[in-house]
Amino acid sequence: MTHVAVVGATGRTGTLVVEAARDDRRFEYVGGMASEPDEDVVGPDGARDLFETAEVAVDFSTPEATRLSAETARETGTPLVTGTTALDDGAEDALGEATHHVAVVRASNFARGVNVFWEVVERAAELLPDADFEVTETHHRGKRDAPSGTALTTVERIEDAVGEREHVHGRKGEAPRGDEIGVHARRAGDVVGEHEVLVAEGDESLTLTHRASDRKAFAEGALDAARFAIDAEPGTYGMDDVLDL
Ligand SMILES: NC(=O)C1=CN([C@@H]2O[C@H](COP(=O)(O)OP(=O)(O)OC[C@H]3O[C@@H](n4cnc5c(N)ncnc54)[C@H](O)[C@@H]3O)[C@@H](O)[C@H]2O)C=CC1
Ligand SMILES: O=C(O)C1=N[C@H](C(=O)O)C[C@H](O)C1
Repeated sequence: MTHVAVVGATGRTGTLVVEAARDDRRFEYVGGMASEPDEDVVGPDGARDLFETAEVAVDFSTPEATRLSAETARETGTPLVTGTTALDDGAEDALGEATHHVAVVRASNFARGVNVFWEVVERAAELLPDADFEVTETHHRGKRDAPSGTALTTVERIEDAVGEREHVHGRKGEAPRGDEIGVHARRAGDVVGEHEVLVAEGDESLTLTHRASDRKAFAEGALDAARFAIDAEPGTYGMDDVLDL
C-alpha cells in the first residue's frame, strides 16, 4: 500500500483525493495539510512531519502551500504530485529545485480525458493552421484564478501547432478580430470544469469540448500520478508520462 499525504486536504479537490485514497486498497491516507489544522490534518508548521510519514504527497492548494510542499518534498525526499494552478515565481522556483531530488508530476488538469482533448485540439490546429481559435472555460464561482490552468495549456497546445499569437480576453466596443486567440473565462454556480475550443474557418466551424462533471475525475488521475511518482527518477513529469501517451 502506498502511503499518501494530501496538501489542501480540506479543499474542494483535496477532499475528493482523500476520499479516493481511502476507497482505493492500493493507498493508505496518512494525513493532510491545510491552512486550518483538523483531526488528521496539520497546518503548514506540520508539513515536515507529515511528509516524513508519506511515500508520496498530492497537492491541490494555493501557490504558497505548493511552494512549502516543494521545499518540504526536497528536504524529506518525498515525490510530489501537484495540480495547483497560477503558481508564482516562488512556487515555480521551489518546484524546479525539488525536481533535482524527487519526481514531481505536474498537470493543469489531472482528468484522464483532458489529455485526449489536448491531443485532438493540437491535431485540429495542425490541420487548420489558418483558422480562428476561441478558447472558453467555465468554472464554479469559488475559483480564484482566470483563465484556468487548463485553458492556458490548451492555448499552448494550439500555439505548438500554429505558432504564437496574441491572446484576447473578452471583447468590448470596437474590437475587430485580428490574428489572435480568444481566451475567455466564465464563473457561475458550482460548475466543476468545462473547456471548449471553437475552431472556425470560412463557412465552417467545429467545437471541441471537455467537461468534468465530478471532481473525482481529477482525484483519480492524481492518484494514478502518485503511483507513477513513487517509482520515477527525480525530474519533472506530466500526465502524458503517467498515461504513456
Ligand atoms: N490540476 C487539476 O486537475 C486541478 C487543479 N485544481 C487547482 O487546485 C487548486 C485548489 O483548488 P480547490 O480545491 O478548488 O481550492 P480550495 O480553496 O477549495 O482548497 C484549497 C486548500 O488549500 C489549503 N490551503 C490554503 N492555503 C494554505 C496554506 N498556506 N498552507 C496549507 N494549506 C493551505 C486550504 O486549507 C484548502 O484545504 C487551485 O489552484 C485549482 O486551480 C483544482 C482542480 C483540479
Ligand atoms: O479550480 C478548479 O476547480 C480547476 N482548476 C484547474 C484549472 O485551473 O484548469 C483544473 C480544473 O478545470 C478545475
